[in-house]
Amino acid sequence: MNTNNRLRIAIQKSGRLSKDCQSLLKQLGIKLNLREQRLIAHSTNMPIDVLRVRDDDIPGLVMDGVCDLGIVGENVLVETQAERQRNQQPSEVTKLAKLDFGYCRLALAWPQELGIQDKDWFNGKRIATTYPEILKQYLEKEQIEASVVMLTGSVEVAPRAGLADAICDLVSTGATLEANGLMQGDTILESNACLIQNANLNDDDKLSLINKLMPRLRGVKQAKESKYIMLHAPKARLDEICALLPGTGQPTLLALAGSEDYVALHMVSSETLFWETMEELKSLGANSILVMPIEKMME
Ligand SMILES: Nc1ncnc2c1ncn2[C@@H]1O[C@H](COP(=O)(O)OP(=O)(O)OP(=O)(O)O)[C@@H](O)[C@H]1O
Ligand SMILES: O=P(O)(O)OC[C@H]1O[C@H](OP(=O)(O)OP(=O)(O)O)[C@H](O)[C@@H]1O
Ligand SMILES: [Mg+2]
Repeated sequence: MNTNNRLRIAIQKSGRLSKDCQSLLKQLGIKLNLREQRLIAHSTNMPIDVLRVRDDDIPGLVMDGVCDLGIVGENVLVETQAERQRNQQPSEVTKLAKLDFGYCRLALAWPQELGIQDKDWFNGKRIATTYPEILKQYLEKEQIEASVVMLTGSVEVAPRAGLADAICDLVSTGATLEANGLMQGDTILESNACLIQNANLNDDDKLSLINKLMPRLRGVKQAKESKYIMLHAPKARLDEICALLPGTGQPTLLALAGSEDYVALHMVSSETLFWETMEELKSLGANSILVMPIEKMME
């Protein structure tokens, strides 16, 4: 258990999730002095320490209570949970939030020259993966008898190197599969980065700090999805203009200096304004249409 009285958060040191994790912590108002080589970064404005480690170690650190919180891909979380359950080690965590980065999917793939294949083709084949537990569960569910070859990296080259007939690996844009002449098959798991908490955390100070950070996290997410819209609208067509604006909130109307016929309209929208809608607004007589990002929100 982390008996230290500072909240300890584990994030990936360097890789696909590290930049997004660092900017999320910054958006939550946590000031950090991140020096490249340091394993631990101490926050200068909150009782928080950030541990920077390999992503594979994050679920275990949180499950064992070495860290109170962690940010990790669901793929690594599910794999670690399955492995720990098999070894009868603690595997429980509380999932606090699904985050809007690190999206990827765990999918099957095989050499393109073999063409489209159905599930039966995998019987008797060797499949290379970094996620043996998730793959084995899938094979069992689908009643496929294939052998699993564990590789910690460069999984995509396994078929060409003669190590396996197919692979089960992470895909995002599909560029890596294409570059290696592989064809994508079934998706086994869809994954995003997520925020996890030690399931037995009972330190009141830490829990109240987490309760302070969670509304901020929701505010960051909401702000990212929202836009501040400003435009000048002819009074005579206000109803038609409001009907085109996305979101359910009521707009603010302000008098425009020197104009009897126009008002300034401001609103927070839960979505962006598409070019097509802006063109329709313009055709209704609106002008000076501005769509602006929102940095923070609290309702
Ligand atoms: N192409 C991708 N696009 C978006 N997210 C991805 C992509 N590939 C992986 N991820 C997510 O980011 C996580 C970290 O990926 P990365 O490739 O940096 O891991 P790694 O090489 O295992 O790093 P480490 O050195 O920390 O073990 C993955 O577990 C997954 O959740
Ligand atoms: O579908 P794509 O957009 O091509 O992304 C998929 C690739 O991204 C990840 O690797 P990464 O590039 O992070 O490097 P790594 O394998 O060295 O971790 C993943 O392991 C795939 O290889
Ligand atoms: Mg890793």
